[in-house]
Amino acid sequence: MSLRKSPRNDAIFHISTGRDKAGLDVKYIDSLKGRGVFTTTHFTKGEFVLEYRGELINFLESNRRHRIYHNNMKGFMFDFIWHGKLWTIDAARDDGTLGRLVNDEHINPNCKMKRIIVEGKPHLCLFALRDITPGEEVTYHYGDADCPWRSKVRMLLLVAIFDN
Ligand SMILES: C[S@@+](CC[C@H](N)C(=O)[O-])C[C@H]1O[C@@H](n2cnc3c(N)ncnc32)[C@H](O)[C@@H]1O
Repeated sequence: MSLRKSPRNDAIFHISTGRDKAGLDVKYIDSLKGRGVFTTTHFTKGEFVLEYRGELINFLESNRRHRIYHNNMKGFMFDFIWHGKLWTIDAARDDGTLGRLVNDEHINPNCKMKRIIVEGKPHLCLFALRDITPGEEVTYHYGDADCPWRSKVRMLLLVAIFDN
């Protein structure tokens, strides 16, 4: 009988300990993306990778913070619907955890965000969409939000094409 935890139980274990998994590292990428999270070991399709940790706040508090936060800090607020209401995980405060540093990839992400309920509270966790080899950047699709960098990347590619 295998003693390996299921991906869900692995996520619940890391949620409860409040610690990130081994096999992940932070690296500075460039001035556009800033930092990102990279694997140092192999992750298997379906495996739990990371929790997006932060403060769980309701719609009213999220709106208040959206009004007062600098744009850089707003980039760390993850909105989601739970039981028909809008909630936010606010990861603006740097608590040294890795989930808040995972970047957006809307075309070919290697992880997917799922909600895991522990003790009646929602937690946002990333699971591998496919096998991930050591050295790959961990990414997920932030959703259909209007992410300004998506058009910036397209613009830079167009400039590069027309320059050549
Ligand atoms: C949750 S943070 C991710 C960590 C961030 N890269 C950092 O160094 O702190 C989200 C912010 O990262 C940047 N970002 C995320 N994905 C990106 C991408 N694909 N291209 C460029 N910038 C990205 C944007 O500035 C976004 O507001």
